[in-house]
Amino acid sequence: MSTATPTLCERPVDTWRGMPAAQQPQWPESRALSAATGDLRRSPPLVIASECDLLRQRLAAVARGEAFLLQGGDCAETFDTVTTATIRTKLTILLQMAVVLTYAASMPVVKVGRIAGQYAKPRSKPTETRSGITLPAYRGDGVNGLPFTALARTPDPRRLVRMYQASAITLNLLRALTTGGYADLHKVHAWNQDFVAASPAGKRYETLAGEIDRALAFMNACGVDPRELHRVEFFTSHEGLVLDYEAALTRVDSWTGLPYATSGHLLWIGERTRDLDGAHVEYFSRIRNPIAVKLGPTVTADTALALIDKLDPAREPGRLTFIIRMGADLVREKLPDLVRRVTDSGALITWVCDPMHANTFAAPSGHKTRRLGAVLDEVRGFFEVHRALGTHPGGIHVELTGDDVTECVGGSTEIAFDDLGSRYESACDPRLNRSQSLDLAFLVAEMLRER
Ligand SMILES: O=C[C@H](O)[C@H](O)COP(=O)(O)O
Ligand SMILES: C=C(OP(=O)(O)O)C(=O)O
Ligand SMILES: [Mn+2]
Repeated sequence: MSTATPTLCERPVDTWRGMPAAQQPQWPESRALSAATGDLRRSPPLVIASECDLLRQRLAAVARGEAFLLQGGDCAETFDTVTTATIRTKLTILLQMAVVLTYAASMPVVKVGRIAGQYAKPRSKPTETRSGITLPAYRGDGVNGLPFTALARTPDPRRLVRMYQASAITLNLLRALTTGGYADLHKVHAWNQDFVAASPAGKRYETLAGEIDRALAFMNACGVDPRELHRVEFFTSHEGLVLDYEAALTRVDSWTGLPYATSGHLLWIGERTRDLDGAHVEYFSRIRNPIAVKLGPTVTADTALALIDKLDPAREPGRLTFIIRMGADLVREKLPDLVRRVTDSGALITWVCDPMHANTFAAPSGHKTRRLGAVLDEVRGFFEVHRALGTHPGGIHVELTGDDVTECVGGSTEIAFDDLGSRYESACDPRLNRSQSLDLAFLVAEMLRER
């Protein structure tokens, strides 16, 4: 084996250009786009190939039924919230959920944030109208600004460079926290400190943390090295939506000669951009990262099989994840045929449930919201389908935050419609708050244990 240090050379993967690309920003005519992508092409990668390969191996274990995926974070990260407190709180809730799942199900949990790159949004309408004024829709801080002014809503390619910088800053802190001691399993109580008294979910977590303490003391007495639990593996992911950005950060790994998206470990294709003949599927077919595709209730098994042919022709476990977002009312009806046909084809896919995106509705106040009850019910339906077919319900993909926001209704702290206005902070979709996220983790843990 060569002892040379691997480097990531630059060589764009450009076959997608000229193909129909849905949901792309309408950049104003200027040289700003080529200046921004030029900057990005000259910039160091955010992640390297071997990390992506490791995540692919971890997802292969999920596909084989040996592990569970927890993927979560904001619907849309914002530049203003690249702060120590926000990043640490998002990591903390994911660590707490992972502990609940790992302990209750005795199964390794692969931890992936919707973080350090989740700055671009597909929208159902290209414009937004308020009081008779129509402006371009907000498409994420990587594209335009949230304030409802013509200036903010005009797409600005310089934001792509800020997106890279914000991702780098976030990733830097995540790497420090996950390897430097903050994520040490001996800190299970510390992660919960400011939370216990405030919520039933926090109290339930505290009881479990006590059990973990006793298990750790036992392991210590048996001579297990406590340093083994000092760091956690944590990966990043985002929707690979803006192809100018992703292409500019694509690098060829000099060890393997293969191209990798280096903006995050795992990228996914959204429900609105998974056209088989479209630019996104083409671009994703060329990169070597583990990738995912969102599948909503209109997908057919034929389309799913065609996506597998295009995106995972070698049928490599861990390469392709299907993130199912059918809705609580449709998952039991629509998912079985899909899983059956894919399984019969011989493909070993990682199946993940996104119980958020098909359960969104407008509250009487106009806020976009989701009922925790529907979220839990979709997850339950997802597990039921897999149990009936003998396949593995591989994971959950959730929009959440560690802050005590009021964006989704329900949960053990009972957020009602009237509460939504008090702390609605999402720039796009409603997220589960800390207590609702733990409620979900306890439910999933119970279902995993029942298997
Ligand atoms: O995750 C994001 C949303 O689901 C997507 O942007 C669509 O939202 P919209 O219907 O408000 O445009
Ligand atoms: C837009 C999203 O999801 P979907 O593509 O499933 O609608 C999202 O994950 O924020
Ligand atoms: Mn969303």
